[in-house]
Amino acid sequence: MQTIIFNQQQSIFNRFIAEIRDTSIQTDPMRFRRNIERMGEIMAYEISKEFPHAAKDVTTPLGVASETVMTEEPVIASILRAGLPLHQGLLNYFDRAENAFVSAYRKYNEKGDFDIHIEYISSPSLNDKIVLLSDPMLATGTSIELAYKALLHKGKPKHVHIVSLIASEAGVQYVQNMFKDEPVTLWLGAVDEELNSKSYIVPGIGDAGDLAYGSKI
Ligand SMILES: O=P(O)(O)OC[C@H]1O[C@H](OP(=O)(O)OP(=O)(O)O)[C@H](O)[C@@H]1O
Ligand SMILES: O=c1cc[nH]c(=O)[nH]1
Ligand SMILES: [Mg+2]
Repeated sequence: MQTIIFNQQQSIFNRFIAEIRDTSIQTDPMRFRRNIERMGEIMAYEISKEFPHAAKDVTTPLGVASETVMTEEPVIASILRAGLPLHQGLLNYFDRAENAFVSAYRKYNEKGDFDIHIEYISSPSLNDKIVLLSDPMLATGTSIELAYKALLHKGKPKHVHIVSLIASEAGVQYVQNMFKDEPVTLWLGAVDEELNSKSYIVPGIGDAGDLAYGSKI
C-alpha cells in the first residue's frame, strides 16, 4: 500500500496546513473551511495523475487539438461532518464525480470512553469504481475503518484513495495494516506523532468538525 505525505515536500500546501493548525487563524471559520477545501483541490490534482487517461480530439474554433484526458470519474465518499469542506475541494476538481456520504461520530459514555456510531449512508453503487474516501482527520483510524465497511454494502471498489489532512502515526499504522493486501492508496497532508488520552491528535488542530461548523451539544 502506497502512502503519500504532502508536507514532506515544499509547496504552498504547507501554508494551508500551518494555517488550519494556528489558533490565531482558527478564529476565522470561513478561512478554516476554505483552507481545507484548497487542500482538497491540490490533493485532487495529484490523485488525478493516477487515473486512467486516453487521447481525445477536441474541436477548437480553429482546428482540432489532441488532449490526453481522464476517462473515468471517481465516487467521492466523505465522512460527516468534518469531511464536508474536504469533499467540496475534491469535487471542485473532480467535478463530474458521483458522491457518497457516511455519518460517523464519537458517542461518549459517562466514563469518557467512546464508540463510533454510523447511522446514515447515502451512496451510488461502488462496484468496480475508483473511490476517494475523505475525512480531514485520521486519529485512531476507526472512523475510516467503519465507514469503509459500511460503504462495502454498496459494492466493491476497484481502488480506494483514502484522503486525509492530519493523521496520527498510530492511525496510519492501523489503516496500513487493515488495507495491506488491498488496492488502496493513502494520501495524507501531515502525520503527527501523538494521540492524547481522548484520542485527539497532538499537535493536530483540535476538533475539525467544531472548527468548521461550531460546537455541538
Ligand atoms: O480516526 P478516528 O479516531 O475515528 O477519529 C477521526 C474522526 O473524528 C472526527 O470526527 P468527529 O467524530 O469529531 O465528528 P464531527 O466531524 O461531527 O466533528 C474526524 O472528522 C474523523 O471522522
Ligand atoms: O484530533 C482529532 C481527532 C479526532 N477528531 C478531530 O477532529 N480531531
Ligand atoms: Mg469532531
